[in-house]
Amino acid sequence: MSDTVLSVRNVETFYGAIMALRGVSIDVNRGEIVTILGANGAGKTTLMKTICGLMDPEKGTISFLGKEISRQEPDKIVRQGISLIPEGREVFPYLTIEENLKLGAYTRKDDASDDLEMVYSYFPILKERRKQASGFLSGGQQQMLAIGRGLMAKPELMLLDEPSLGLSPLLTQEIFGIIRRLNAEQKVTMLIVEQNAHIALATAHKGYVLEMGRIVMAGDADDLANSADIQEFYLGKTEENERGQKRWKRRKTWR
Ligand SMILES: Nc1ncnc2c1ncn2[C@@H]1O[C@H](COP(=O)(O)OP(=O)(O)OP(=O)(O)O)[C@@H](O)[C@H]1O
Repeated sequence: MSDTVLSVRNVETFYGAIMALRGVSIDVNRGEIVTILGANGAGKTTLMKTICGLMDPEKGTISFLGKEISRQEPDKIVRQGISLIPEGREVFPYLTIEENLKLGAYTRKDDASDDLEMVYSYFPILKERRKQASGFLSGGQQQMLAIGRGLMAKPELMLLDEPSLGLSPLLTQEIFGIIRRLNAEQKVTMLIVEQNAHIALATAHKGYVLEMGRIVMAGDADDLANSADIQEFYLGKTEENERGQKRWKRRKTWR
């Protein structure tokens, strides 16, 4: 089987007349964590929605495990092994934690009870509170539940939309630590869109930078983290001239 799990080629997606994705191409290989960095409005969520069929691309192709999936219905795409952890988590607040987790396995015909225990081993707090309504969980715990629910589908690829959104730095570290372990131990391939470039590049193997609907940079996460543009525009580091003054107006070298 090919090592390429997801291949997005020259995808264009519109909201009416607004072109949100302008010829985006990315690849995700088996076992990788790939991150998409980008500011507000860059098109990150649109890319996630286009991959999992919530929006149809106007142009371009999306292949998953070697098969074309663009313009298929979202439930068909989920059944083939893509699991989206949406921005804002979207857990069912009136259902218990365990009910939410079991719902994650609805596409499976096999017994998911081993996976329930696997999820609980990564998130013991969810096991402790499994009979409680999910609406009472904190933001960080809801993120854990959303990831746990995604894992219950036993996906070939997990899409995570801004897992750090609204979380404290400490919780963000904790969640990304678990993401790293899930990738290393459970071999889950992941595509993560993030505004927090620090944590995303420290976690991912490979990254892309999306700006105004275009990929403007791509490379190994370490190389991106060391690039002057990324350091200045995404990691908040500024260069100083010989008089110690910060250079705020350096032009980006991409585009
Ligand atoms: N429902 C919509 N109708 C019209 N335009 C939209 C809609 N949703 C997003 N857009 C526009 O599409 C572009 C990409 O938005 P998108 O939400 O994908 O960005 P993002 O990188 O995910 O940003 P954020 O970090 O704020 O979620 C933006 O210019 C945005 O204004």
